[in-house]
Parts: sequence; C-alpha cells; structure tokens
Amino acid sequence: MTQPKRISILGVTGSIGQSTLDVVRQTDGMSVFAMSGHSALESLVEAAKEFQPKFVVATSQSAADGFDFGDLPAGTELLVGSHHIAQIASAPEVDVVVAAIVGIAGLPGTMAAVEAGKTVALANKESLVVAGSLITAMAASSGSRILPVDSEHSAVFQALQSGQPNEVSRIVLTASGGPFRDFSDSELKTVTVEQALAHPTWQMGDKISVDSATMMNKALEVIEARWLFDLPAAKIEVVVHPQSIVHSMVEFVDHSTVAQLSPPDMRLPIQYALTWPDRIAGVSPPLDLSRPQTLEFIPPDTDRFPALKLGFDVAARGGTSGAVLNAANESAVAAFLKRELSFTDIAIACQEILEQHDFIADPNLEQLMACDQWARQELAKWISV
Ligand SMILES: NC(=O)C1=CN([C@@H]2O[C@H](COP(=O)(O)OP(=O)(O)OC[C@H]3O[C@@H](n4cnc5c(N)ncnc54)[C@H](OP(=O)(O)O)[C@@H]3O)[C@@H](O)[C@H]2O)C=CC1
Ligand SMILES: CC(=O)[C@@H](O)[C@H](O)COP(=O)(O)O
Ligand SMILES: [Mn+2]
Repeated sequence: MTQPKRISILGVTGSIGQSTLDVVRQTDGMSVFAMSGHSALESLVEAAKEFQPKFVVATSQSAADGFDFGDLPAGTELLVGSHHIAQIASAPEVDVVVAAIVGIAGLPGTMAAVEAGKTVALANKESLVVAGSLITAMAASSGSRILPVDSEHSAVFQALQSGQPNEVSRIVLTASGGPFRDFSDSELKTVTVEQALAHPTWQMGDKISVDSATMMNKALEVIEARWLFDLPAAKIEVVVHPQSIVHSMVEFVDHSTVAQLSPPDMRLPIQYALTWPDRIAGVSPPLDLSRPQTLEFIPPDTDRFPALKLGFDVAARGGTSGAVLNAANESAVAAFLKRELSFTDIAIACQEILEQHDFIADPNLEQLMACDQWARQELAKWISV
C-alpha cells in the first residue's frame, strides 16, 4: 500500500485552509501532517480534533496566551509563535505544503517550503508579488515545484499543457469585475466596507475580497502570473468575465485559445494542486450545461479601476516595485476595513507611494523587507495628512 500524501496547511483557519480540509476529508490517500492558525484558535483546535495532525502551530503569541488548548488530541504537539511556520513547511515528513496565509505574513512559510524543495500548493499570491525573483530562483536550485492554487493560475497551468512554452502567444486572466463592476466614478467614491466584502461569485477572506472589488486582486495576479509562468507583462492580458466560469485562457501562436471552465469553487484548483499530475474524482460540482446560460467577456476599464494598471507596471518593472505595491495595498486595505480610508483612495495611495519609492532593480530579501516597511510607513503618513 502506498503512503498517504502528507500535507502541511499554513493558514488552515482561513477560507482556502478550510476548503483544503474539505478536499482532504473527501479524498483517499491524504493526511494532514501539520496546520497553522493565527487568531481563530477555536477553529484551529476543531480542525486538529478532526484531522489529528502531528503539529499545530498557533502563530499569534498574544492570541495563544490565555487560550485553553486542552481539547487538542493527545498525539498533537502544540507550537506557539510564527517562527514555527518554517519548521512545519520544511519538515522531512511533508510531501505538499499548502501556502494559504494571507498577505506578506505568508512569505516566510512559502520561502521555507521552497528552500526545502517541497511541492508548494501556492494560494498566497503576495509571496510572488513581493519576492517572485528570489522565490523562482530558489525553486530552480532546490527542485521545489510551485503549483498554483489561485483559480486563474490553475486554469492557465492546465491550459498550458496543450502546447509548448515557445508556442504561447499570450495568457488571458479572467476577472469577475467584483461587486462594483458597473458602478460609476461617483458611485465608487461612497461604497461601504459591507458592499466591498460582498463578492458576486466567490466566498473569500476579507483582504482578497476588497482586492477583488478594487481589481487590485487582478493586478496582483498579473504579477503572480509573470513569475509563475516566466512570461513578460506584454504577454499577459485581463478580461472581465462576470460569471467566473471561464477561469482563464491561453492563446497559442496558431491562435487556438484553450480555456478551463468550472463552477466557481476553490476546491477544484486546490484538489488539482494536491493530486497533480493526476486527476481524481472531483469534490466540487461539475458544470451544469442543462440550463441556458450566457458567458460574457468585457475589456476592463482602467479609468474606473486604476489599480489594474499598477499590476502591469509592476510586472514589467520588477525589482522592489512588487514589495512596495503589496505593502501599500495591504496597509490601505486594512485602513479601508477600519473605515480610515475611502475605497477609491486605495489605488490612488498605492500609485503615489509606488511613484515615490527608491527603485532597486535586483534586490535581496533584506532590501525587499525594507521597502515593505517603508511603504507601510508612507501609507500611514498618506492617511494622516
Ligand atoms: N479565498 C480564496 O478563494 C482565494 C484566496 N487566495 C489567496 O489565498 C490566501 C488566503 O486567502 P483567504 O483564505 O481568503 O484568507 P483568510 O483571511 O480567509 O485566511 C487567512 C489565513 O491566514 C492566517 N493569518 C492571518 N494573519 C496571519 C499572520 N500574521 N500570521 C500567520 N497567519 C496569519 C489566518 O489565521 P486566523 O484566521 O486564525 O487569524 C487564516 O488562516 C491569500 O493570499 C489570498 O490572496 C487566492 C485565490 C482564492
Ligand atoms: C477565487 C480566486 O481565484 C480569486 O482570486 C478570484 O479570482 C477573485 O475574483 P476577481 O476575479 O473578482 O478578482
Ligand atoms: Mn484568483
């Protein structure tokens, strides 16, 4: 009998983490070796009781202080503090690491897994946005395989299997357009947090939901695609597709366009990353073609959604620009969620901070982290004036 595939889930308490558990729950031959959570410790303990991992990491020391972990299974060891993420991402027993922590907090885990040569099911797009050049170089030397979980990139990854790399003329990432797809300039100025969190087609965490509403999510995905598929920005396009059925497309040099279609459900790209190169019976529902439906494709409006243009600029420029854009955006989204910044100011602030930064073309990790800190301070100043 073959050994079950052993998985470490970084960010098990989030939307992707919970969908990953559902895939594991419904799939033979997979076990959870380790899992991490940050503030949702009840949910972390519940997951540990069901999946009996060897390690549970509670990354937030302050949340863990005073929390009663008494319900953890007897065979599960509790580790407290974010420094333990590297340990569960690189442990020799682990076959696949699911990188599902949100934001730059996910970078250390992604890097530890890549450095250890692991197969990484990557949801944390911010890792590549910030440090794509370092991570892809590290993967090339360690033998790590980075498999996309992001639905668009999973679709591109699947479609790319129809041809050779030198036969690709462009990739087209689909965007739902978010909850404000048809809002006018003046309507966008007054949108609320509650409206921004109500994504029309996907159930996701708060940060990515706001990113989808500004279309910064698509900007980050353009940069993510640039690194995942080693493509120049000029070969990456975005089209608005409100139904979220076509998850992205690859156009080949003969002008054949290959697309991947499925209902919007993250369990499919997660499952594909966990079982690749095999396909197994799906845990997410099939496409229902028994009823009439319309698929629309609309060019994006970068005047109303200026964040999108920043993604193409950063994908073309590289260097420290991804770290700056990511940090400015993370801070701006946090401020919007606290009602300290308006929705339309998110992209304006990000653009101004990007324009001001001292660009370095070939940065090391320390320089990227310095840019991250600088951009967060600039965003705080931007709000205070
Ligand atoms: N949700 C989706 O459908 C998709 C998500 N993604 C990407 O996947 C990633 C996760 O998104 P999503 O699941 O929606 O996000 P959620 O907000 O739902 O979950 C985030 C996870 O990260 C943990 N976390 C938060 N802050 C920290 C920190 N400082 N240190 C360690 N862990 C932390 C959370 O722990 P806790 O909850 O315990 O505080 C939680 O487990 C993002 O990068 C997102 O862009 C990509 C495509 C689709
Ligand atoms: C599910 C997923 O991959 C998200 O990144 C999704 O694409 C967000 O929707 P938008 O297309 O609105 O950004
Ligand atoms: Mn996506």
